[in-house]
Amino acid sequence: MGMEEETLAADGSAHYRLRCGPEHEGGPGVAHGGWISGVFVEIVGHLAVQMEQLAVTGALSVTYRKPVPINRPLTARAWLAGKDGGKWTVEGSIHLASSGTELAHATALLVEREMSHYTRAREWLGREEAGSDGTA
Ligand SMILES: CCCCC/C=C\C/C=C\C/C=C\C/C=C\CCCC(=O)SCCNC(=O)CCNC(=O)[C@H](O)C(C)(C)COP(=O)(O)OP(=O)(O)OC[C@H]1O[C@@H](n2cnc3c(N)ncnc32)[C@H](O)[C@@H]1OP(=O)(O)O
Repeated sequence: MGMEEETLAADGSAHYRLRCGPEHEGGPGVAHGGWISGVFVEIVGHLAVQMEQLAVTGALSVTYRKPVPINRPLTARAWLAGKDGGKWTVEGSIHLASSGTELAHATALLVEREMSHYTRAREWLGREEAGSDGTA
């Protein structure tokens, strides 16, 4: 996803240096929105891993404030905004490194899981495909 450096701050927030390469260009000179969303999924999910908790993204809301330029130094951060049992609200932002201006912001709902999440996902897929008549 173009991450170049990650640092953890004393307050638990994660800080990144990154850059969007030309392979993720979505318009002349600017990033595809899917790359921006992908960066957010990565950094909010990684925050949970850093806190030694496996969690998956249940919902993600992205506000695209300004076009994100390709081939420019960017910064990003992710931080825990709230916790309600096994549900975490994690926020993230992406900034132009040169000015610090926020280009995009995200709010994510992470749901705590055990590793059995992936076993159950495979079992669910097996049932789903066994029950399919191939017309869907
Ligand atoms: C030491 C541990 C770490 C181990 C790490 C191991 C390997 C990791 C390796 C590398 C990782 C590296 C970096 C990580 C960086 C990025 C990771 C990317 C992660 C992803 O790329 S992730 C992919 C996209 N993601 C999905 O693939 C999820 C698909 N989806 C589901 O799997 C289910 O949909 C699920 C589980 C989300 C919910 O399933 P569910 O509903 O059955 O769960 P459950 O009942 O437990 O819900 C509990 C409470 O959350 C509420 N709730 C749930 N979803 C909600 C929603 N959308 N909105 C509002 N509330 C919601 C319920 O209402 C309930 O609320 P309440 O408790 O109040 O009733």
